[in-house]
Amino acid sequence: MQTELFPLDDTRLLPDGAKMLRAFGQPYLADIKTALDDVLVQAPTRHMITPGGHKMSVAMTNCGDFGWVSGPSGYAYLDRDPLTGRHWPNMPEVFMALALDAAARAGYPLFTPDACLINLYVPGTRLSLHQDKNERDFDHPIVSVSLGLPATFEIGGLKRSDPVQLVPMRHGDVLVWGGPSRLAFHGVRTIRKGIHPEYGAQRLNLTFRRSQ
Ligand SMILES: O=C(O)CCC(=O)C(=O)O
Ligand SMILES: [Fe+2]
Repeated sequence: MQTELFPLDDTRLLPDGAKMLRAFGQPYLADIKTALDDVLVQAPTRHMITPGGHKMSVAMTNCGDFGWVSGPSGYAYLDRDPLTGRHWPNMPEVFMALALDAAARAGYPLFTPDACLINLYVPGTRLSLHQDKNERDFDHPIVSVSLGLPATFEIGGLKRSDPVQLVPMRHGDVLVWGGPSRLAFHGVRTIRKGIHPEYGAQRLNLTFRRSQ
């Protein structure tokens, strides 16, 4: 028998303001896949360059009014895709519906996202510990939807050196962090090999943000 071993799966221990909504995305998943395929044709994922000059192992793109980008001169939210010169693809209705539904369930009924960052992970890739702090108004939470291969998400405190909690994230899970946890350091541990029935050897993550 194969078991997935996660050191900590008690999401009641998440920091104040953070909430795990297990399988909350389930009713939306079929429509999300269709809409996501279309977004990825219009704005393909790409490996952005960090301000330090390194190529990120996670491939990224965006949809919505604004998109998060990283380059040699820093991080920014832009209303156009630098790769194509066109506006980012519209945020699909089903994306918005899930984001609003999840935010409300987690206690953030006023959330109005204007950006959705799409991260593509293949086995062997990870996202190191960071804060999401390029947004203007930290009163809005981050709503994060996991698709495809499972991952171990790590979330700590407001200091990089604070201890982290390991949170398994599976296809359809939604994690929301806001309020006192809005600037918590977080990251994604190295994705393990596997094949997901719908997404193959990939994990996709959608983070909904209010950027402006
Ligand atoms: O992939 C994830 O679960 C988190 C993504 C994330 O933290 C980010 O893109 O800023
Ligand atoms: Fe993040």
